Formats: sequence, C-alpha cells, structure tokens
Amino acid sequence: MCEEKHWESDQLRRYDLDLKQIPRLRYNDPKVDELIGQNKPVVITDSNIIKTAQENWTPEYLEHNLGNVGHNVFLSKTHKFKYFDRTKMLSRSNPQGIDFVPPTKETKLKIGEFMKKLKEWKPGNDRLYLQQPLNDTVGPSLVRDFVRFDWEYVGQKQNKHNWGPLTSNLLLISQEGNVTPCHYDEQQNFFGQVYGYKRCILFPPSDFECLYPHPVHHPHDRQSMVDFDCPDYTRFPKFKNAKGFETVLKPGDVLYIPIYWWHHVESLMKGGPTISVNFWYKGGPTSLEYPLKDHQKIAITRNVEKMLLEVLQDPREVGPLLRSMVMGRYT
Ligand SMILES: O=C(O)C(=O)[C@H]1CC[C@@H](C(=O)O)C1
Ligand SMILES: [Zn+2]
Repeated sequence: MCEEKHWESDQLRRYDLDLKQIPRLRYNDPKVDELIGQNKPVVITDSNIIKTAQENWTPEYLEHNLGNVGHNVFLSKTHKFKYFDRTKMLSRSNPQGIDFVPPTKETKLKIGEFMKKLKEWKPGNDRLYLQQPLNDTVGPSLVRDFVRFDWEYVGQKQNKHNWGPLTSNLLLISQEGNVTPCHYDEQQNFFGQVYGYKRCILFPPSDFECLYPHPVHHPHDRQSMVDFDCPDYTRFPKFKNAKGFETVLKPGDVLYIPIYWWHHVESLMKGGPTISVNFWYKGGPTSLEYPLKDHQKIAITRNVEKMLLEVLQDPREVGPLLRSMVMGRYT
C-alpha cells in the first residue's frame, strides 16, 4: 500500500548525484537478514526497536526528562557539522593537524538552554546539534523508555550476523536543515529515527575512489573531502561516478548502515527539529576469505597509511613514497 508522505521534495538539499532508493522492508521480512548478511543497507519498518522513543520522545518530553546536566552540543556557522578527531590535531608529526581550523565548536548545554536557543534561532546565529551518548545522565523516564527498546530483535540481528558488542547509543537532537557530511564509521549501525524526518544518502565502500577521504592521520579522517554543496570536480573528478542510495526516514524507521558504508545525513529543511538514536556495534571478527570484501580492502589501506606514517613520521612524505611505489609500476 502506498504510504502517505509528510514531506515535500523542496525540503531536500539538491546535489549533483543520481541516487537509487534504499529498500524499505518490514521487520519480519526474511530479506532483511539477507541484506544485513550481505553488508547492504535496508530500512527496517514497523518494528518495536525504538517504539517507546517514537511514542514519547518529543522535544517537550526530552526537555522535561533528559536530566538537568550539560549535554554535548556542536555549534556551526554553516548547516554542515563535519566531524573531526581532536586527538589528531595535536600530534607533532602532523603539520596538517596543527594548522587545522575546526569547522565546529563543542560546548555543554542543559536541554532547556538548548531548546531555548533552538526556538530563538535566527539566520546568522550558530546552528546547534545536540549529540549525547545515552548514559546515566539521562533522567529515569528516558532510562525506562530505553530499557523497553526491542533489545531482543536487535540482539538477534547482532548475534546472527556476528557483530561485536554494542558500544554506544547516541542521542541526536538536530535543528532543521542540519547536515552531517559524508563519512564512514568502523562500526555496524542501526540508525533509529524517532521524531521528524531525516534524509540519508549512502555509498558502498567500493566508492572509496569517488569520495576521496582525508588522509588517515588528518583530523577529518574517515570524512569525504568532497563538499556536496559545491563539488570541486578538478580535485575530485571521480565524484561524478559515485553510485549512491538514499531514503527519507520517518519516525519509527530504523536504517541499517553497514560498517564502512559512506553516509550523509540531513534533517529536512523547514521540517522542525529532529530526534534520532543510533546503535553502534563493533564489527565482528573478520576471517580473510578470498576474494576479499571491499570494506576489508578499506581496512587494509588504513593500516598501510598508519604504518607508513609510523615509519616516515612526516605525513608530507607519505604521498610521494606511495606515488613512487605505484606510478609506472602498478599503473
Ligand atoms: O550514526 C552515525 O553513524 C552518524 O554519523 C550520526 C552522527 C550525526 C548523525 C546525524 O543524524 O546527523 C548521524
Ligand atoms: Zn556516522
């Protein structure tokens, strides 16, 4: 049956990408396990995974139940919240890290202050994004809702597909129109949409050459260098070959974001604040079966970059050495 739509296409940002749809399947469809088993994304619909959050977690409810402590809030001068690893800013052997200009600031705000700034926001103000791991700082009502997530369902998927342990659940409260630019994580992820609508654009690990990740030692490790709002096709010519998939998540949907898959996430423009909660799992034990899977090759390239930096010390020598190894010999 066709589902009524609660959003319009002018609420989506426009990119120079041809995108296919990520399949949407009911939670008990056997094809869900088929896709997860193939490390392919799927939107799991009509499940109870985050049902208690979907029923209760409105901005007002969170304002009254999130606990009276400061929560992690990112501030950005633009709509983009590009993640960076601050531990990679400091290392002496990383000149790129020293003159790195962080694109966002991080602060602690109580939920009341956060919501007040959101309500009073005007163009020109910093944009806000609350990203807080769910832990004992949240109030008892949220803990009750959290423990009543469908842990049996997610645990069954975790075990069936040999994922590692659950590492964290991140609570995300976003201002409308915010974007988390394209990046990959080294964890399996069930991304639950609780309130409002979020568009997710995903690319397979094999699109590594089209998405140009920053060097591993750079603070923006794992993040794409391509600015989707204004792609530089001279520096990143293969971006036009990227083959992406997209979906717009509605409350209750859970998107499986496979480990090493690239994802760009945006809260719809003019859609009001959005609330999400993710489930990050360590990847399972990897047996090297041939042919190697694409994401295993990505892991290998990461190890090569780390090893070369370890021995060369100066990151400016990594590129020239790799070029001299490859050019004319492997090309
Ligand atoms: O769950 C993940 O892997 C993420 O990247 C989250 C961090 C920011 C979130 C967002 O919804 O904008 C997505
Ligand atoms: Zn991510």
